[in-house]
Amino acid sequence: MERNNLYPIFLKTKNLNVLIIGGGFVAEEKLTFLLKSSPDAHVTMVSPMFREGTVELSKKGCVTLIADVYRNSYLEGKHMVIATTDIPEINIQVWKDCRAQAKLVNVADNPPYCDFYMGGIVTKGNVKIAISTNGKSPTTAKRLRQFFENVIPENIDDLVKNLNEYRKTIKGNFEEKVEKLNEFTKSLVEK
Ligand SMILES: C[C@@]1(CC(=O)O)c2cc3[nH]c(cc4nc(cc5[nH]c(cc(n2)[C@H]1CCC(=O)O)[C@@](C)(CC(=O)O)[C@@H]5CCC(=O)O)C(CC(=O)O)=C4CCC(=O)O)c(CCC(=O)O)c3CC(=O)O
Ligand SMILES: NC(=O)C1=CN([C@@H]2O[C@H](COP(=O)(O)OP(=O)(O)OC[C@H]3O[C@@H](n4cnc5c(N)ncnc54)[C@H](O)[C@@H]3O)[C@@H](O)[C@H]2O)C=CC1
Repeated sequence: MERNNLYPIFLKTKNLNVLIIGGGFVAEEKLTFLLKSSPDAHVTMVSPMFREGTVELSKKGCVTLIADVYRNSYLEGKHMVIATTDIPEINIQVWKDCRAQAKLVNVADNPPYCDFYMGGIVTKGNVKIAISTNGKSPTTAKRLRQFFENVIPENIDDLVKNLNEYRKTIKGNFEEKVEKLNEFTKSLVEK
């Protein structure tokens, strides 16, 4: 069976500068899901044209819109770049420029030109689950996201908060703490 070897990490996008190149449908989709998961993300968008929905979204978040065509200089200070223009040559140029500067890049319409994929994301309070199909079926990632949004109870965050409080009260060395926390939560995974 094929296997997904991608390594998920949970980025503090508040501390990072994300650049989205393009202002069309795909740019808006990527921005929407980025802000849904990380409303405090720092985002810059560069495109000669932006959709109205993008302009509205940008007002709610920390999003700077620049009306211009892509130039290499816009990469300066950016940690992650998402290329979504409808001109394949521009997207490939962005990929090359990012590679040359060791920046993480995602060419949305072109999986081989992605260092990372955006995922389906479920957020319930402090709990977050990210889903990837290895780039094979974004629709499946979306459906799984919807499934988990429905089945994971809203009060999962209470469990996390209570355990965080309990964790602070446990005395003893590291091993003893781990044992107590494991004992306390055993019933969660027992059939
Ligand atoms: C590889 C990847 C790269 C990247 O973009 O990061 C990628 C690539 C492509 N997407 C395409 C199409 C669609 N994308 C969606 C939706 C989402 N796409 C997302 C991620 C990813 N999309 C990455 C892989 C993720 C993984 O590993 O599973 C999600 C999860 C996250 C997000 O966008 O933030 C978000 C759902 C969010 C949610 O709902 O929670 C839908 C569904 C819909 O809109 O209903 C469709 C239409 C139906 C279809 O085609 O499946 C096409 C074809 C373009 C064409 O045909 O022209 C390509 C290019 C290709 O595959 O070659
Ligand atoms: N990964 C994904 O989820 C999907 C990817 N795609 C692909 O993504 C690409 C873009 O699709 P759409 O957003 O629907 O196109 P679109 O036509 O709505 O948007 C393209 C945007 O790129 C901008 N642009 C053009 N030249 C530019 C330049 N030199 N510098 C900066 N911005 C520039 C345009 O002004 C426009 O805002 C297509 O190639 C499509 O095949 C399409 C659907 C899903």
